[in-house]
This record gives sequence, structure tokens and C-alpha cells, in this order.
Amino acid sequence: MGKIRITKQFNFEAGHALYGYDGKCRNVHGHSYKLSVTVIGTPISDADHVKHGMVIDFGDLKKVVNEEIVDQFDHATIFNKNSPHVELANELSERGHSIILADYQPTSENMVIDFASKIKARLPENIQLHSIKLQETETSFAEWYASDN
Ligand SMILES: Nc1nc2c(c(=O)[nH]1)N=C([C@H](O)[C@H](O)COP(=O)(O)OP(=O)(O)OP(=O)(O)O)CN2
Ligand SMILES: [Zn+2]
Repeated sequence: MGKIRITKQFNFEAGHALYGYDGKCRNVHGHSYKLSVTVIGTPISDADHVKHGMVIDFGDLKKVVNEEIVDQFDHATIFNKNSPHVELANELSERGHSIILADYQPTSENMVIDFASKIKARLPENIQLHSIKLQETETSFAEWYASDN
């Protein structure tokens, strides 16, 4: 049987700030992020298998992405830990705010690279990560493709 791509979509709200950026997004602000995760594999052909006909159960994919990404990033604020924003991040964290100190500038590009590595590490051996799309605004998104990397 041939390979099939399946996609699961997610949403999360997060704040971020682009330290040193030459535009409005250097300010702390937020997005309603839309995340699409596409995996590729061969549907299970064994009629006795509980997952017969599936590449991966959408529910199993949801569990991985929720645990690795959505539960961590939803309603958190992402700062670049390699910038002076680390002080602001630590202050907010001490005051009980949900903070992510990323080892990168929190652009859509760097976030999809991070997400790809986290999701790949959790997928079963027979399932490959095909692509990820992270939509920051209605008009702006970044995509990661396995074939490009
Ligand atoms: N290549 C990138 N450019 C920008 C990023 C990014 O992650 N990668 N991020 C930002 C800001 O976070 C900003 O919030 C989003 O940018 P932008 O699409 O420019 O937002 P607008 O509200 O101005 O969008 P319009 O739909 O054009 O009004 C900036 N750049
Ligand atoms: Zn932004």
C-alpha cells in the first residue's frame, strides 16, 4: 500500500517579543497561533489491528503534539534566553507567570524548527514527520518540510 500524509491542526495563544528587532514586534505582544502537523506513513493493512486503516490514530498524534507543544506554549510568553529579556522573563516567572525561555529568537521560523525536533523525537519508528505549518497571523506563517532538511 502507498504512503499517505495525514494532518492534525492545533491552536494555542502565546506572547512573545523579538529582542533587537527593528519593528513593532520587539514589543511584548501575542498571537493566536495555528499549528498544522503532517505525518506520513503506510495505513495499517491488518484487518484485526485496532488501528486498521490508519497511518497513526489522530488521537495519538494529538497526544504527542499537545504534550510537547500546546500544553507548554499555550498562554505562555516566549523570550529569547540569549538576550537581556532573560531578566524580564525571570521576574515574570518568579511572579507566577507562564514563561518559556527559548534558546532562540522566537520567530515563526525558529519555532517550527524547535517543534519539528520535539515532535520527531516522539513519533513511532514507522511514522515520519512530513511538515509543520505555524501560522502567526492571518497573513504570516512559516513551514518546515522534512524534504528541505
Ligand atoms: N520572517 C519573520 N518576520 C516576522 C516575524 C517572524 O516570526 N518571522 N514575526 C513578526 C512579528 O511577530 C509580528 O507579530 C507578525 O508580523 P506581521 O505579519 O508583519 O504582522 P502584521 O500584523 O503587521 O501583519 P499584517 O497582516 O500585514 O497587518 C514580524 N516579522
Ligand atoms: Zn509576533
